[in-house]
Amino acid sequence: MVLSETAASIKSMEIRGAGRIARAAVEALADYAANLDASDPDTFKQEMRKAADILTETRPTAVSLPNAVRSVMRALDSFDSVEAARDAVLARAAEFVEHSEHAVERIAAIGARHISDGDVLLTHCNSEAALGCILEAHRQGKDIEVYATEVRPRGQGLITIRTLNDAGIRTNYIVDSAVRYFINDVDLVVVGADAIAVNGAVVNKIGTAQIAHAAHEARTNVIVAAETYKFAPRTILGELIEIEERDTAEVLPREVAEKLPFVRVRNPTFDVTPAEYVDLIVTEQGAIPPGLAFTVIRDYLGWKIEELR
Ligand SMILES: O=P(O)(O)OC[C@H]1O[C@H](OP(=O)(O)O)[C@H](O)[C@@H]1O
Repeated sequence: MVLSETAASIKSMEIRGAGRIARAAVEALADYAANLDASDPDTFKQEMRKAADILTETRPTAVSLPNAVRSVMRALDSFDSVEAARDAVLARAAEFVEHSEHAVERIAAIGARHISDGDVLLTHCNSEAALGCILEAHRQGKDIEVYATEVRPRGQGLITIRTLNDAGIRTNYIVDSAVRYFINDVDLVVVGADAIAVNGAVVNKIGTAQIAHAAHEARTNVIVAAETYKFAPRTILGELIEIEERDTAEVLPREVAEKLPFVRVRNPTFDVTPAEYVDLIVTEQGAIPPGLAFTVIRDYLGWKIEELR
């Protein structure tokens, strides 16, 4: 797939999920680098930077995307030949993809330890990291049951219930607004993340904050499964994570909306769950309370404070 096609697929959500878009972007960058004809390293770098910008602008919230692109672009820091720069990008991209896949497996292994035999779980949206934990607990022979939400407006819950069904896991499929109705039947909420701020606040699919609030009220624990590259370095400087608002036609068909001139349809894709509603964040480096988010940014993302300015 050429770079512009990958960018379009990420934008349209044909490729979706914070981890998957990060890997797809990195693969697109590598492919672009492999075929880029440049006369000198500076031109090569400039062209790569333009490509990186096209990819990072596709979806503004999932921090995995700029973090992944940046980790590849850092390979271009100093080179005296185009070939050496190209090789460095290809090597770094392959390394990132391998790291990402391995991270999802590690999270599954660590997250499964927090799921007990007999647990009833609730998940929201379609997160490979969160589902990994659930599938691993089932694989280990734990008897679990899952509530999975529908996830308006894009309906990612359908992907989730297909995966759970294929694994033979007892699953209840519910509309998003039924979460509070069922929350007392749930032992543990397991969700993914698109971004995590330095204060431990979790940005995830719209509706997650309501679920976490209902869980908090019912004293039900909430765990978030997220690779370290979903932590947002710039939040150290107080920068907020931009919340994407997608096309309103995803919520209400345009022909219906057009007849309702006083109605403004809104379609925020993500919301922010405060750290106090999150019990644990499971990363590939281990499980941490949300209050330790800063240590992940400091220890694993390799950002230097001066680069943030
Ligand atoms: O990286 P993994 O764990 O797969 O997914 C993390 C999150 O990414 C998804 O975003 P979208 O569906 O692309 O908007 C969901 O919000 C999901 O919880």
